Amino acid sequence: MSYVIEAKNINKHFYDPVDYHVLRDISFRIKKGEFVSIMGKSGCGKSTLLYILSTMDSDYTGELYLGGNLLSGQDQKELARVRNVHIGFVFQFHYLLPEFTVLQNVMLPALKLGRKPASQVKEDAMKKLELLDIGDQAHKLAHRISGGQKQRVAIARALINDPDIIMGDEPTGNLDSRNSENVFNIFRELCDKGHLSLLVVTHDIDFAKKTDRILEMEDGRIIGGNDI
Ligand SMILES: Nc1ncnc2c1ncn2[C@@H]1O[C@H](COP(=O)(O)OP(=O)(O)OP(=O)(O)O)[C@@H](O)[C@H]1O
Repeated sequence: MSYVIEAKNINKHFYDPVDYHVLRDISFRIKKGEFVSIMGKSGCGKSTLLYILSTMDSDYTGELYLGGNLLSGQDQKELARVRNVHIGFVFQFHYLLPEFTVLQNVMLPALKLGRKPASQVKEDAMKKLELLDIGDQAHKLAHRISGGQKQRVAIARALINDPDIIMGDEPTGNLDSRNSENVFNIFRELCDKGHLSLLVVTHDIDFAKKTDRILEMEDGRIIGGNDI
């Protein structure tokens, strides 16, 4: 069985101002093509875990594998490379650059990676926008489109480097129920079509119930939905 993510005994402390053991022996795996949500009360450690899984925080103990490769202990340069090549991000707030066009926003992570010429990146970005049904918005400035469209652009941007997994922190937190369902359907389709995996932190139970599995967290531990 190939796993996109494998976490083994992840522990994390904050020392601010006293020792706070925020993540406690977190172990779980995510299969290729799986769509997993993480739920739990505010403050239980979901975002802290997502920061670690997304390689943005390397200050923890335990082992983290992405596609079978051990990430724990790697230097920041290698972690940045892994992040750019293998992981796409979608947040509650889309963080699009408002004075750039939709197309330019989607192109940016690929231009930053520098693997393809700009003309190829432009073509790829257009394809992602069309996949998300917003090709007709490509040349608009990012601040001139609706909230639901912005989130689709953010998803197109997350897909531009063809990642193995998309990680979302409340990706539908700012959307109404119709747009939220749209985003769910897009994620579902991406998982079903292309071996992409999804890991989404959400407070939206209706959204989570439709994912393949809910990892339930409480006080820094996984208390439900684990398959190990
Ligand atoms: N930099 C930090 N220093 C000290 N404590 C922190 C820090 N960041 C988070 N915490 C604490 O760690 C705990 C977990 O925070 P985290 O943001 O991971 O929770 P969460 O489950 O994502 O919450 P929410 O659903 O409200 O976003 C909280 O008690 C928080 O106050």
